[in-house]
Amino acid sequence: MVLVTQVPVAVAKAYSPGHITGFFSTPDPHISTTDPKFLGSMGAGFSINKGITSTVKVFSSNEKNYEIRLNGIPNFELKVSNFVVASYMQLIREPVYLSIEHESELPIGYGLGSSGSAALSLSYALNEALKTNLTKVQAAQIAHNGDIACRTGLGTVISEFTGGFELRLKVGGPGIGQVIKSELSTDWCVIVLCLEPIKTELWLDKSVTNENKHSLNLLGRKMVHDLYQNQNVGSFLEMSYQFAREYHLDEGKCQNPINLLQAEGIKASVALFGHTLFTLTERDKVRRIVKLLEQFKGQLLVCGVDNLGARLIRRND
Ligand SMILES: Nc1ncnc2c1ncn2[C@@H]1O[C@H](COP(=O)(O)OP(=O)(O)O)[C@@H](O)[C@H]1O
Ligand SMILES: CC(C)(COP(=O)(O)O)[C@@H](O)C(=O)O
Repeated sequence: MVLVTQVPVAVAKAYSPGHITGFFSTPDPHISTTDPKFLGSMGAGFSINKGITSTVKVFSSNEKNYEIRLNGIPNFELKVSNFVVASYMQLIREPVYLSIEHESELPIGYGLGSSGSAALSLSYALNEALKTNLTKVQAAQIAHNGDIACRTGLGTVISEFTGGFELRLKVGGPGIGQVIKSELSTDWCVIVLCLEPIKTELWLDKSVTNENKHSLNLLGRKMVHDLYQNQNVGSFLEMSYQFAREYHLDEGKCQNPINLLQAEGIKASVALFGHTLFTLTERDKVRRIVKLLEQFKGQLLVCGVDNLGARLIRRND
């Protein structure tokens, strides 16, 4: 039997933005390693100001145990969160019962980085609530390791850790990967139309042949190089669309809405990995774009760019 006190001995809360990848590349590592800190992807994308808030309540208990709810509902398949909790349980000696709540503004599986966002916000909140005293980078590395181990993301955690419009120049998790961050002004708005989810895990492993993987990696790497020379949102959107076409994501559910926007001179692409259209646009064009997209069945999100990256929002007091 688990004995748990009624009043939490500690509470902490953290937030991580969601994230959209426009293109990426997974070149073979220079050294052969299985250490997830050195694995990940190069690429480009941006963090959005919709994300996941994780709250951790710690109770005294006679054994180590936990429960996780997602938007109030228990028993979701939350493997990345389980990985993060297991990592912290190994770091502490005393038995505790953890009550964990993820509040998600992100639909799951649509290429908005929900897995990374859950892992990162949870890792920050656990580090604070359990007083494990890891640095921000170390806590973010645990989240990155979880995303890599579960095959739910590669470069998502380091991007959400950094925030802004990011160019990932060198593969690796937080503290290892090299990222150039540009802050975008609040005049930039993000419009997202979520049409159908894609399991990142399946697409990373099975959607492309080895030969295709090689050419996608070359293309992704070339795009990183080209965007580095000419860092602007328009080029990013164009490259992202070209990249999505290589995955044939332009032919699925996103085909009609993208064609419609392009016919109106509006650049748009597909968020990796989801049947999810996205665009970045100046504020004065938002109403027009929303009007055009409203006719399609799906979840329409209008938000901004998060320039701050993941953060603790309630200290352990
Ligand atoms: N809020 C969440 N809390 C815990 N785990 C989550 C959460 N959101 C997603 N996950 C995990 O990540 C998986 C989806 O990841 P993925 O296919 O990469 O989608 P996304 O593109 O939204 O990141 C889910 O099956 C689940 O295991
Ligand atoms: C594209 C992806 C491999 C997955 O992203 P998501 O489905 O949003 O978790 C990302 O982690 C990246 O490396 O850029």
